[in-house]
Amino acid sequence: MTTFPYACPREFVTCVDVACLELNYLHNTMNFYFEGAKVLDRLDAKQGSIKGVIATLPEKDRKRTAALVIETLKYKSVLNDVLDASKLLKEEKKITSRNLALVLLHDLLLAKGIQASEGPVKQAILRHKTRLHSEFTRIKIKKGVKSVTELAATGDERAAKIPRYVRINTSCWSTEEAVETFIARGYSLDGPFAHSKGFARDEHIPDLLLFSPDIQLSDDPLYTAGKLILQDKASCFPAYILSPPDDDNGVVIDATAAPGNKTSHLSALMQNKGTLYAFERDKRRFATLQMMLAKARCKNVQPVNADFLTVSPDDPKYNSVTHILLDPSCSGSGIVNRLDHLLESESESMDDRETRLNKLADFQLMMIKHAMKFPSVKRIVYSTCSIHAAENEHVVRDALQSEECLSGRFDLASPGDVLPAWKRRGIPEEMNNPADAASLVRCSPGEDATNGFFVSLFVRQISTAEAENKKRKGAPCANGDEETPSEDTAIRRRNKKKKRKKPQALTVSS
Ligand SMILES: C[S@@+](CC[C@H](N)C(=O)[O-])C[C@H]1O[C@@H](n2cnc3c(N)ncnc32)[C@H](O)[C@@H]1O
Repeated sequence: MTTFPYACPREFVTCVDVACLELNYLHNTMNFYFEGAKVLDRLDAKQGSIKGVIATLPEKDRKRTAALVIETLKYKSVLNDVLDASKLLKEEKKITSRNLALVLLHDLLLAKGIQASEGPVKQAILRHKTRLHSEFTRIKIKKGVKSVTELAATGDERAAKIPRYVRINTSCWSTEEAVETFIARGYSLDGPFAHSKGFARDEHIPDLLLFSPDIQLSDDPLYTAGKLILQDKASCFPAYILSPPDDDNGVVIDATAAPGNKTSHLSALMQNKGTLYAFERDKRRFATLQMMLAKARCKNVQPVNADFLTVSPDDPKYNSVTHILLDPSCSGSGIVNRLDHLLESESESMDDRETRLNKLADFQLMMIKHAMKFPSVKRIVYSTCSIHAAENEHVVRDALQSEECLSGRFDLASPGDVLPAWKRRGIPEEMNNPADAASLVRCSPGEDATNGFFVSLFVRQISTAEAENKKRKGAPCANGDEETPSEDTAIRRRNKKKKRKKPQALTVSS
């Protein structure tokens, strides 16, 4: 039997939803190399990120093609040198593109040989086998490298400092049981960086464990059984801060749910009781969500394949919702990427970036304002994995200027209600009222050993009826002033005319 020659990189396993990745080895077929070359062509044409392009591949081939592409990219520089020195592309017309040559060369020189039956393309490469090997050896000697791995592109330094975070799925077992199980396997509570079997409990999130960044859990039976969820620490903040009810009558919405890590976290915090509506508008991602929820044994979740913005807050099904989690699409600029250093940096003009971020911000604000329309909602968490103030502080600032907040119905929660033990807060200069920044949570990639992240919590102050009443009483006087605006509201109204600032390059403050 042919053995599977690649280990699928951990980072890919984490980010594309992985539980559904099943190994399906395409025996002896050149198609595999054509597929790999096609992915490289799309990356060269800047049609998406590595993860994004790979996620579009058919599920059955995805894992293996991902490994081939990533390994080829790691060694692209030296493979290109060998290719140029050997003049292979000039001599062999059957090898129709540079990227096809690169993936084949990768397997010939760095793996277990070309995994395809004899055919014209394979023969075209093998005809030059001796020359290709000697060019490769010559380049290694020239570069003075002792082992092949020294030729690999180096990774994102920040990624190496981030532990492998593992959330214990308390819908299946307790964190105490998980800790005991790992200790019985020879692990010790010495911290994630002490040695390969060191681990620790997280100081902020109760059911989160920290392991060595090198630990491989994607094939672990505990992971495949849904008892462990591989989830970055910062991504555990939203559900924890939302603090959903854990009784039989609780009704909660996760408005933007797929792939579903925060949904399963909410479900676990609700002790699998009450009802959690999980909306996802994208059909393909909805299928992933369903699979993840089944795997995580979430019994209280009702997944809905619909756009949250089309859901009527007055629908009797949803009018008793008290907690809403909003983790909408964002630029993803906070994700510490273990792969994208393999691609040359993308060039986007400042104007294009500003337009893109402003579009996202408009949509994010719309989601918050829609959530605030649900009549019984008391707590709304808005989060992003972006580092840009345009999607974070500015969206919150604009939400505070909306009718829903100006009427006194909603305000930011006080800092003590938003993970008070976490030191890094919002950026005061990006808020109309700088004091509001203390209510916002930020995570800085590299500095906090997490991805870049942002969390805010809006809490209801008064009911819609009370707000209407207040509005009637505080109707504008003839001179246009209002009778009794609260001090806070006055500050916000004074600042209302402030224009949206241009997005900054990197707005993470310490
Ligand atoms: C950042 S991801 C959510 C990640 C998820 N919370 C998790 O932790 O696994 C945003 C998701 O929201 C979905 N989405 C965006 N806008 C939506 C809308 N208006 N209604 C429902 N889903 C939406 C996107 O398709 C995407 O799957």
